[in-house]
Amino acid sequence: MSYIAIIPAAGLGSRMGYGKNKVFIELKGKSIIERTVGLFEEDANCTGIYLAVREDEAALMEEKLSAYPKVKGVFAGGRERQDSIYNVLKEIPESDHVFIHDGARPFASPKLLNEVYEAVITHKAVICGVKVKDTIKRVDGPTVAETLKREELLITHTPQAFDYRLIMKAHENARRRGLAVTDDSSMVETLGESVHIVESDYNNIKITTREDLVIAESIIAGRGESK
Ligand SMILES: Nc1ccn([C@@H]2O[C@H](COP(=O)(O)OP(=O)(O)OP(=O)(O)O)[C@@H](O)[C@H]2O)c(=O)n1
Ligand SMILES: O=P(O)(O)OC[C@@H](O)[C@@H](O)[C@@H](O)CO
Repeated sequence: MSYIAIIPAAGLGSRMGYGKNKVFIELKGKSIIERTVGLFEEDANCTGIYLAVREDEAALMEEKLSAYPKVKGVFAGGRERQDSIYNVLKEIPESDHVFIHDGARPFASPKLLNEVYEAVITHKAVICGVKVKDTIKRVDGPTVAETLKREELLITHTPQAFDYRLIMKAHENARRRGLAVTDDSSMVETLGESVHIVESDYNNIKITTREDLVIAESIIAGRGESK
């Protein structure tokens, strides 16, 4: 048993305001995308890594990732994250399990990858996430519509892992129905399938805005990483 990893890295990084794709930002001498790919390169259960990239960045990406032998394919991304993942899904060899992990999430721990992998062997769809620390309210413009029950909420992270056929079916169904979603599990939920939850950790951030870079530097410093 093993899995294939799909890494969407074809975003614009517009919320980062870096002027180019944020996955190329270097953190202590190593780009975000190299750090993310490195997680799967090191995971013995992962047999291949496939990325979605922006067409104009394909050459740069291939050069950056030349030191990672598990990278087996780099495909053109699409308009939305969901399209990028579908573009890769339809190109990869059929396998038992697929992990989908944001290119911009470089701190997923080996323990988390292992727990998600163990879970996907018995459950066909697995996500990970952490408990909400703040009180979350649903709003209607400038007015509170409802205060949600915190114990029923989960901050969702990646990796999300799936039975290959199930995630393919979920993406195809979403495309047919014109569903636009921000994570892959939502498409599986639409099929009425149950989705298992594994606990993630608060270091597994998605680097989205400038302040996330400060957090990222501090996570790296806390690990005492040598260059
Ligand atoms: N069309 C897209 C959009 C996003 N992504 C990838 O999906 C991951 C999560 O998306 P997000 O953090 O939103 O990245 P961006 O879309 O780059 O950021 P923004 O929304 O601020 O432009 C990132 O690794 C990003 O590269 C992708 O492959 N294809
Ligand atoms: O910020 P975006 O909506 O582009 O992407 C969000 C997704 O990456 C996100 O939903 C998963 O990482 C799970 O949280």
